[in-house]
Amino acid sequence: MSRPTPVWIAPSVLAADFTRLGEQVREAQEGGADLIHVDVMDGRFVPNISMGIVVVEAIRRVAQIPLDVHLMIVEPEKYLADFVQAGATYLTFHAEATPHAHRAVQRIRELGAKPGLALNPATPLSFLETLLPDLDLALLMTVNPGFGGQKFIPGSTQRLRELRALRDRLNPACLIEVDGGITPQTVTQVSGADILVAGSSVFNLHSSIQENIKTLRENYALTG
Ligand SMILES: O=C(CO)[C@@H](O)[C@H](O)COP(=O)(O)O
Repeated sequence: MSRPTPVWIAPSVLAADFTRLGEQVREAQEGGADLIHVDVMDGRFVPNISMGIVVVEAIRRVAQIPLDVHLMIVEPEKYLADFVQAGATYLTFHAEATPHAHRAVQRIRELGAKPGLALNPATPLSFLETLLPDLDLALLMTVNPGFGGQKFIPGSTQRLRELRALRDRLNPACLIEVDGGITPQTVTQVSGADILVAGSSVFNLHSSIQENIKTLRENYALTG
């Protein structure tokens, strides 16, 4: 697998207008999105409840681009088959959410999806080390998970640098995704990420979704 050039943009529908979800997904897709990012929250792993399997299924019906499903739930292993069946292309769970991360990664692959592992801002990168060779995606949280519209944590830039070095050594094909507080301003601080997840800065600004995606891409390109 080759890494995306230019960077992939994954609009997070958590910030979309839910009364027009289908339209907003189509608009993101036509506006240049590469993936649709879907945040699943259970009110236990994170202090918020968002959407689940039926919403992923509904998005799948309108999206022609891959779905990037981010599980922020405890015991993710219980629901892997449901989310793959609902249409997840990339299926990512949190390292902090299960003692059986290796088994869950294997299971996602057996089910025919691409496994991703996410790390909270306080979790050492070494958690990823043993599993990196088996992953398609490593998700570095750049805010504490649970809510859209938070501020980018500045220490994330150094963590990203270290994660890149680890990825280059252990599995150069694994994509690195950054998620949380990614705006036209902070995007300059995540140089080297392969996928940018952005909610508020794609769906909530005054300009169109297409213009917002374009601005993120252009500003990211300035990072070299
Ligand atoms: O996983 C999460 C939050 O837990 C993110 O995907 C947010 O949805 C990103 O939103 P913004 O910070 O871009 O508004």
